[in-house]
Amino acid sequence: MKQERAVTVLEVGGAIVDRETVYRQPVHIVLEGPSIVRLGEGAYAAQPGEVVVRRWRKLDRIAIPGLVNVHGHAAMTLLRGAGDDLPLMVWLQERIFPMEARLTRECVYWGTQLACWEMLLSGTTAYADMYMMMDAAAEAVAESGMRALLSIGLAGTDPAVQAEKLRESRAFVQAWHGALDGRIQVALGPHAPYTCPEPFLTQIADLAAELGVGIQIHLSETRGEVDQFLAQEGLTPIGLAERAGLFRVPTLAAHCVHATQNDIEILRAHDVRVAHNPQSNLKLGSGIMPLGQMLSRGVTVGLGTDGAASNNNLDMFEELRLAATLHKGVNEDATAVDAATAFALATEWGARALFMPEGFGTLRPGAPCDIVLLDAHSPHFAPSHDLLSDVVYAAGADDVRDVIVAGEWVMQNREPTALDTERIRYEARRLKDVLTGHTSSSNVES
Ligand SMILES: N[C@@H](CCSC[C@H]1O[C@@H](n2cnc3c(=O)[nH]cnc32)[C@H](O)[C@@H]1O)C(=O)O
Ligand SMILES: [Zn+2]
Repeated sequence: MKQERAVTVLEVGGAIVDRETVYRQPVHIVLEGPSIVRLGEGAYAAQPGEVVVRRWRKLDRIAIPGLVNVHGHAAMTLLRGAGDDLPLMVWLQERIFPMEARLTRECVYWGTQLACWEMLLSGTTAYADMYMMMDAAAEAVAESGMRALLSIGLAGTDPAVQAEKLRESRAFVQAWHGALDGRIQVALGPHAPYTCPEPFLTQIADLAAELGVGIQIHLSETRGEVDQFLAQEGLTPIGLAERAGLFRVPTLAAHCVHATQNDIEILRAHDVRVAHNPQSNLKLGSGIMPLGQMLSRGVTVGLGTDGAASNNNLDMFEELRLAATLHKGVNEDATAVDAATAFALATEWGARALFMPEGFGTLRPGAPCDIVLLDAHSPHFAPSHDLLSDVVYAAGADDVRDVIVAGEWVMQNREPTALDTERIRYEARRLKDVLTGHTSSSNVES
């Protein structure tokens, strides 16, 4: 007897498959296990050998691929608003690091769950995270149902500290890399060249090569950082990372705001992926990354929010729209970063930046079933001349209704299915006192 294949059918009122393929009329998406096997116009018609075991009829929804946030520090949600209106180095050294010194495992767990809740509400299905006590972060994201690329942030000048961090990173890779059917990936996370001396960077690259994992790092975020390395080493931070051998392994470099022409060539030659974080770069006064030059030279770029303490939210719709408009303004060119490019940055190219296989970040056959459903009855889609334009230039997180990851509903009607949101809110308020070092009897919150 011929083997029958159990499939799930999702019918929606419209869909954006990728930056080139858009349906403004009802489509059916056929899922088998965690993946999309087929997508087509109109209602589903039975195929030989297929047995429909579940049918989700959602004609009041528009399907888009889940958004991919390629750079951040999830648990920094607990530090949101704790140090605004300061440049990067003052912000980090005088405000953030002292509070992070009081961080506990509990802070990372609940801060990460808070981040997951916020990211689901704004249609994100996968994100990158570099932080501390990452086993707690991994447990938190595992429960949420989302995908993540996780790294222990590595910094330090003392060789004993460095050795301990490498040992921890090795154990973290062994425990979590590829866990939960690949939902959790691990990379090594040297924080930046200004916190990791060059020999440490080389050791990190050696370990990543040995373990077969990638690297994420902050590079050339501010002009001051670049000037410091040029003065001390005669090289830019990107040039130094290359000399340290970092780019022998797949690398995701955050910011690259002050990348030179030669730096862009280095990034391209080693297929270094770049995380563009326009809102964080604006808020910290770091500058504006040369996105047009990166893309025209063929560098893979994705979009990120960075941590909630320098953004101050994790809304990828804001980042998407900012990427689409900012570069038009600074270049006085309305054709810069068109809607399709911005959409790819937030989806397909972001997935590539996170080292995911081809097809991730789209709704094409073979892609994982990571789908965000938007409210088709939102004013942003009435009328609709161009659905891709509506999503990039008009829609927002408020239009997000449901989120599916690997074929599982992780948010339904704006309620995460696996997160206890009331508890998250309670713990976040409680843990603020741990981080600030105060006990706040007078802190009235409701
Ligand atoms: N500081 C840690 C390791 C780094 S975890 C990642 C770090 O990146 C910090 N961070 C957040 N946003 C940025 C940014 O925009 N640039 C540089 N560092 C950042 C964040 O506060 C956190 O300390 C240690 O002592 O081992
Ligand atoms: Zn960062």
